[in-house]
Amino acid sequence: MSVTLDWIASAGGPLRGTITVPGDKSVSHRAVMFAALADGRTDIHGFLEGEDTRATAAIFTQLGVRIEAPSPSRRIMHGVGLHGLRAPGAPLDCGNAGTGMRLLAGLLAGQAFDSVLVGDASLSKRPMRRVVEPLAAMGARIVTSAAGTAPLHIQGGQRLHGGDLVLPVASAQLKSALLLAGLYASGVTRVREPHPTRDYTERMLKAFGADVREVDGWISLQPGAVLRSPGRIDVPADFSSAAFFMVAASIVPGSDVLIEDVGINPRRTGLLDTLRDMGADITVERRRESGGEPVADLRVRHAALHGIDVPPARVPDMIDEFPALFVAAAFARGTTRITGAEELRVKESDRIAVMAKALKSLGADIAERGDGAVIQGGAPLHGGVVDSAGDHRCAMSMVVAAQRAQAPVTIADCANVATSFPGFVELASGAGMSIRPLASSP
Ligand SMILES: O=C(O)C1=C[C@@H](OP(=O)(O)O)[C@@H](O)[C@H](O)C1
Ligand SMILES: C=C(OP(=O)(O)O)C(=O)O
Repeated sequence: MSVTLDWIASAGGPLRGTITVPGDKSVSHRAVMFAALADGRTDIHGFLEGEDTRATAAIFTQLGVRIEAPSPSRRIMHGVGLHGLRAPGAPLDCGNAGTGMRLLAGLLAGQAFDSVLVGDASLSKRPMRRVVEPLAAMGARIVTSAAGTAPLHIQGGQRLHGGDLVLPVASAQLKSALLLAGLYASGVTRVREPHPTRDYTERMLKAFGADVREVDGWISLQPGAVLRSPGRIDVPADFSSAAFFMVAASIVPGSDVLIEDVGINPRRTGLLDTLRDMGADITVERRRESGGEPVADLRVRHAALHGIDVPPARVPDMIDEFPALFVAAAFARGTTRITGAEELRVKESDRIAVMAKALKSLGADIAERGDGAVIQGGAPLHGGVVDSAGDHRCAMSMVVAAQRAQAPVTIADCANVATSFPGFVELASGAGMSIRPLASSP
C-alpha cells in the first residue's frame, strides 16, 4: 500500500524539557537476529517499534521463530539455535531496511533452504553487489537483478568457508553480513574494513558466546560457535534519532533540552564531535553502561554555530547524521565543507542531492559535490514546499530547518519516518517544535 503523508512545519521552539527517543535501530535488528539463532529465550527491552525492525521480526516469524510482544518495545524471542530456522513459504519482505536486507543476506546464505529477500521501491534501488560478491567469495550463491539490486534469490545448502575478506567500503552492514555467514562457515572468517564502523555485531556475538576478536585491524570469528542467549538485551535510545533534537536545540534560541539514555557508542557519535567543533553547547551527563553499551543523557542548549571542515575520517561515525548536519551548517556562520561522504548517495535516497535541493529551494547557499557539499551558512531561510523523497532522515531534518524558517515549510512524503522514528511528530511538538501532519491520502 502506498500512503502519502505531508507535514507542515514552521518557526517553533524554544525546545525545552526532558525527552526519550525510541530504541536504537541497529541494535534492535541485531538483537532479533542473534536471539533467533541462539539457544534459549531472550527478553529484549527497548526494541524499536519502527517499520524497519518490525519487518525483521516478522521475517523471523516466517522463518519459524516464536516471538512474543507482551508490551510495546518489548520482545521475547524463543531462539531456535543456529540450525533451527524453517524454510519460508514466501519471499521475505525487508521493507525499507538496508540493514535488514544486507545482514539477512549473510545469515540466510548459510541455511539449508532457499529464500528470497525483497524490499520496497527505495530498497530495491540500493546496491547489493557489495554484499553479494564477498559472500560469494565465501561460497554463497545469491542472484540479484541485472542491476545488482533486490530481489535477492539465495540458494541454500552451500558449504561456506571463511577466509580473509577485505571490504571496499566502510560499512557495518557488509561487515555484519560476512560475520553472520561466518557462523555457518568452515575455517576462520577474517574481515578488514577501510575504516572502523559501528561494532554492534561484534559486541553482540561476544555477548552470545562466540569467539570474536580484533587484532591488527582484522576482525576474526572462530568457526563452530554455538550462540547462547544472554537472557536479556537492553536497547539504548538511538543516537541517530536524538540527532534531530541536538540540531534543533542548537539552532533555536532559548532551547535547553535533555535527551535521556542515548547510546553513545564511539562509532556513532561523530555528530556530537562535529557539532561541538562548530561551537554547540552539548554536555554528556550520567555516563554509564547498559547492556554492554555506553549510554548517557545529552543536554543541549542553544549556541551560535560556526562552519567547519568536517574531517573525512569522521564520516562513518556520523553516516546517518549528515541530513541533520546540512541543516546545522545552513544556520552556522561561515563555510562548512563535507567531503568523503559519497556513501550518502546510496542510502534511502541520494541524501546529498535531496538535502541540497530542499535547502537551496528555501534560500540556503549550498554547492553540491560528488562526495559532499560546501554550505555557506547564515542565509535566512524562507518558507516553501520541499520533498523528502520518502527518506525518513531527510524528512525529519527538513522539520528541524523549518524551526528557524521565516514562513511555513511543507514537507512532502514523510510516511517513511515510521521506519526509524515512530511518534516523531508527537515527541517533537511536545518538546517545542512546530509541526503537524497536513494530509494523508491512500
Ligand atoms: O549496520 C547498521 O546497522 C547500519 C549501518 C550503516 O549503513 P552502511 O553499513 O551501509 O554504512 C547505517 O547507514 C545504517 O543506518 C545502519
Ligand atoms: C541508512 C539507513 O538505514 P538502512 O541502511 O538500514 O536502510 C538509515 O537509517 O539512515
